[in-house]
Amino acid sequence: MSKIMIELNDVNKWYGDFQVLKNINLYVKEGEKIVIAGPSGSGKSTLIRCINGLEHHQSGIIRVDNTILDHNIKHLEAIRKKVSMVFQHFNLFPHLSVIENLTLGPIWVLKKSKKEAYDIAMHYLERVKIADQANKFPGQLSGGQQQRVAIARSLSMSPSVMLFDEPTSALDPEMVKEVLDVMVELAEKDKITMLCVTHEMGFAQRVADTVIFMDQGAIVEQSSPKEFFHQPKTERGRQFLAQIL
Ligand SMILES: Nc1ncnc2c1ncn2[C@@H]1O[C@H](COP(=O)(O)OP(=O)(O)OP(=O)(O)O)[C@@H](O)[C@H]1O
Repeated sequence: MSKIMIELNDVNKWYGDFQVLKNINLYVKEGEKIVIAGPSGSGKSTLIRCINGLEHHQSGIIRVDNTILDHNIKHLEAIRKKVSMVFQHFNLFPHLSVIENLTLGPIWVLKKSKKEAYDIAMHYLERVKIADQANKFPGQLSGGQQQRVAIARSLSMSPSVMLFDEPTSALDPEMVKEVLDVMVELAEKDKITMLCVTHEMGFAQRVADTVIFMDQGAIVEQSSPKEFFHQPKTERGRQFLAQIL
């Protein structure tokens, strides 16, 4: 039986008086690929940002690979070593070259030598088919290329879990496919646990083991893609699909 990699028990979060996450219960198995869907403002980004401590939940328990995410900085560091995130707007360092963006984490966080970090970086740049751009700066690349660099940078940290926060939403339409192709390959070949917030329902249908549908801060459906896309259990799920498909 696969182990549970991420566990959320009765997680709640408020921004002032506004409750953004409501009694979230979620168990993610090692290697599971989850797509989180839902209307704008339903709390999808907040949910995944809570999993690596970028946002703080106020009640409930979050565990990643059995480490509790709490105020203990050692716990947070242990979780951050296992969980990497790909953002909508890439978040690359603009003043560093592509290769320097990738070697930074392995050198400073994983304590690799410069040579080891370089080899790791080139390996993942080759994997996302962008090794020929290693010495350029992010601003010299297209959005799709920058996002592939960001994915390679995440992979260079050898994560157990990858979180994707709308990785294609900031891209011009013709660049969406090149990033999705990399993500599909990752999802199909790697054992990494993946949680993706995305509006790309074709991606969800192709690679997700589980689709989570959020509405107004709550998980209202959790099903296989087949169930969710063909027989959504809730009226809100049906309305959402009618709007986007
Ligand atoms: N820092 C913040 N302070 C106050 N409210 C916030 C903050 N961040 C998000 N919110 C609110 O919380 C709600 C959920 O936001 P979140 O970004 O998690 O939703 P989402 O489902 O990812 O939306 P989208 O698909 O539009 O990105 C929204 O109503 C948003 O306005």
